Amino acid sequence: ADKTANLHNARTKVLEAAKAGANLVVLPECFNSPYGTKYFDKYAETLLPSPPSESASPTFHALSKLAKEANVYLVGGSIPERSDTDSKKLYNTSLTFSPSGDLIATHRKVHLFDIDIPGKIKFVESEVLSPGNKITIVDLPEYGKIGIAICYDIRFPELATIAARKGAFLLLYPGAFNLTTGALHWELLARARATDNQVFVGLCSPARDMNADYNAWGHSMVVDPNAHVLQQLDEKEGIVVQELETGKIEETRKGIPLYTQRRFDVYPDVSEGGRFKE
Ligand SMILES: O=C(O)CCC(=O)C(=O)O
Repeated sequence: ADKTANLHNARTKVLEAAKAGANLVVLPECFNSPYGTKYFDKYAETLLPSPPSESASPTFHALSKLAKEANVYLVGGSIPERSDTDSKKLYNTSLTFSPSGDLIATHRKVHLFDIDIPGKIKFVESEVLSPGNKITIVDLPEYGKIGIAICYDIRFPELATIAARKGAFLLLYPGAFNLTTGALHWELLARARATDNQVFVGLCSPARDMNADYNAWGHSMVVDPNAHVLQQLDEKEGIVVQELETGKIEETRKGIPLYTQRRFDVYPDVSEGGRFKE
């Protein structure tokens, strides 16, 4: 619940990851605030105009400084964001910074987490959040393009497919599944999006805190283009450091050549036709 402590912890962990050789570091969904609709308004920060003032968004400044200090690309999980034009409007937003500390991408969660599984879990993000309306593909000049989306977004294969067809080699999802759907679908969805698109997939979750209102699944992981789970944490706090091997995508696509076998004469290519917003 302590934002300052969360930012401090993020700094310690990002520096640790960088020291272990990471060039791109990802934080979990809602890493600076408890995850729950009753918390978002209290923790929300205003990001525009960019850069925002230190008081409007301490998290923006902490992440920007940290990316520079660690000399990494930093996908800053996500944070509750307050609209600059309508203070009642909130988003679940991911900020990505370059190693020089510049903001290079913003993704507002496109698909809000509204589910009701009787006796298990009910969560209605749309009670307080508004959805984003674009797909986020970021070009990292030294490495290539990555797609960034947030948690529930992973259930919608179109988003992943569009990012992959537009050249992303890696799809990153800061996310916080729960003990019900985490056990059922977290790994399955990571491997499914990797299999569909023959790209790397990374999921980053908060660790599980059984004293919190929301118990996250944890199990951050990296999956390769052939859907092998390269590494997976358990539910406790930790860091995954994983090298993504150049050539793995081509090798996978050569073996199972979905790319040349698609039948756009039978069904449309979702990545074409100007039907999506980048
Ligand atoms: O899709 C799920 O089961 C969980 C999604 C979630 O926790 C989220 O979107 O924050």
